Amino acid sequence: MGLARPVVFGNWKMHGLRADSLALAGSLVERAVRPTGTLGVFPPATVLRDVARRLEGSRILAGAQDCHPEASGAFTGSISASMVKDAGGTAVLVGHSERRHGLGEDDAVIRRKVLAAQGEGLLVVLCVGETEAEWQAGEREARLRRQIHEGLAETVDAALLVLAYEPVWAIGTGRTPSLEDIAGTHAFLRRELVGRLPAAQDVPLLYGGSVKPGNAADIMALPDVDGALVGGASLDAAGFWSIYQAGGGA
Ligand SMILES: O=C(CO)COP(=O)(O)O
Repeated sequence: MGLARPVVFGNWKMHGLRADSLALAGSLVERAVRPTGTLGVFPPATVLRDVARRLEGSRILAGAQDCHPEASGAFTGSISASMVKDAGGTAVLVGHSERRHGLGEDDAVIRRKVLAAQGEGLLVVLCVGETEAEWQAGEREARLRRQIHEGLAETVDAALLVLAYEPVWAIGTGRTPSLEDIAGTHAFLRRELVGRLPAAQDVPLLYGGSVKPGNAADIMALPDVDGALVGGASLDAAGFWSIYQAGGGA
């Protein structure tokens, strides 16, 4: 059984002190009385435990924005998958472009992170996406294929996987690919993913990059778009909730 659709996740990035984060989480709990889809938030690690507690009893999941591939050790500033779990997280984002490009993470380390997180039973949201230069050079598919094949070992558990397509140039820019383009890319991603992991037929495919209440319905109505990974617009409970509703969630 896969995750109920729509799957709408909010990546809070480096936003939110404790009070704001708890208020945002509380506001979502009030709205999501019995959600028909799957809702989740990915707060900063410093507030993950508090947010996870605030969400207890609701069906909104809490996850971390990253984890280290090793279980423990001398890795200053990092947190392991078991620490995410210990803090109450049940999911983790892996391979976000702000880590691939901002912090130099490559597909080899991402592959190890995916396995480490699933080894702790965490749901992995693997983020993939091309840069603007790659897109313009016609290299989008080659880039996405590499990210899928190198980022996902053959032993990955499809039941603990979500794939998020986030074109780097669409993140935080207000620009999105055309609807036709998103549909075509998601069909491609589904084929590649199933080619890599035959059990991935039901893995949710999320679109991310400048998803807002105004464009969410059209994007999530596309075939093979099972939900959204939302950045900036997830910091406002009403806006995030309306994105979820636009995807058919109640
Ligand atoms: O990076 C994103 C989610 O992970 C998308 O961010 P924005 O929704 O702010 O463009």
